Amino acid sequence: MSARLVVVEGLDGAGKNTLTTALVAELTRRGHTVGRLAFPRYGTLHADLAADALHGGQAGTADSPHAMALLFAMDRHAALGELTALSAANDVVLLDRYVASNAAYTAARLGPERAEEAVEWIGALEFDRFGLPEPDLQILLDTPVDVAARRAGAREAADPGRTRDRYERDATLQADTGANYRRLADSSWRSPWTVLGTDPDVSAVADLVVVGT
Ligand SMILES: Nc1ncnc2c1ncn2[C@@H]1O[C@H](COP(=O)(O)OP(=O)(O)OP(=O)(O)O)[C@@H](O)[C@H]1O
Ligand SMILES: Cc1cn([C@H]2C[C@H](O)[C@@H](COP(=O)(O)O)O2)c(=O)[nH]c1=O
Repeated sequence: MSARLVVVEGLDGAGKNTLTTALVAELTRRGHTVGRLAFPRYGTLHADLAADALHGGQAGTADSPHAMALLFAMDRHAALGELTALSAANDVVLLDRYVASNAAYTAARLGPERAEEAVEWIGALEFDRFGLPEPDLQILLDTPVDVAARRAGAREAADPGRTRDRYERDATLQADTGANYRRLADSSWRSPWTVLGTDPDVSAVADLVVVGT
């Protein structure tokens, strides 16, 4: 039997990693087995190429929204085996970012006139062509841009090795990405969505995650 596939989405610094960690603890405490994966999978080929580009490497790559989107998509394509194994071994698989990240950020980079085209392209490529599994639930952590930026800034101050990348430093991109995420949620893109505020109640979110398990 395959696990319930639940995705946590949101802006840079929104609190996805923090929420995912808390959910793993809460679900484990309740007796569920939980697999966890974060995209990009830093330390692997395509994710590290994407990170390098966002930090100024590979002249020109980060200037192309499509090239960046392909690197992130290739990272997920290469993770298919890992995802399948996690799904077979657990009740729940929690993903910190997934295909909707690519849809929301690429749409923001291409601008409002091409946003719909971007979302359709990413969905067709990753779900329909690459065969990535569609989520059972996507959670949008809808932390306001200024709060997320403050959190990312504080994190950078505490850990100077974790410098903010090109996307994180771009307040307009973050605001446009937030609007795209809300549109994805409103249209139930590829799954049901739930939209959470800045500081969600972990127990209530865990209830949503395990519905039907
Ligand atoms: N509810 C919260 N209240 C206060 N601070 C928080 C909260 N959630 C997260 N933080 C802090 O904000 C910073 C960013 O959080 P986190 O790393 O979870 O975000 P993220 O969405 O995973 O970020 P990114 O996508 O940029 O990796 C961290 O320093 C974290 O401790
Ligand atoms: C998975 C994924 C990520 N992005 C963007 C979002 C972030 O700004 C960066 C790096 O991600 P991190 O969570 O801050 O480490 O990449 C994207 O555009 N498309 C994706 O699929």
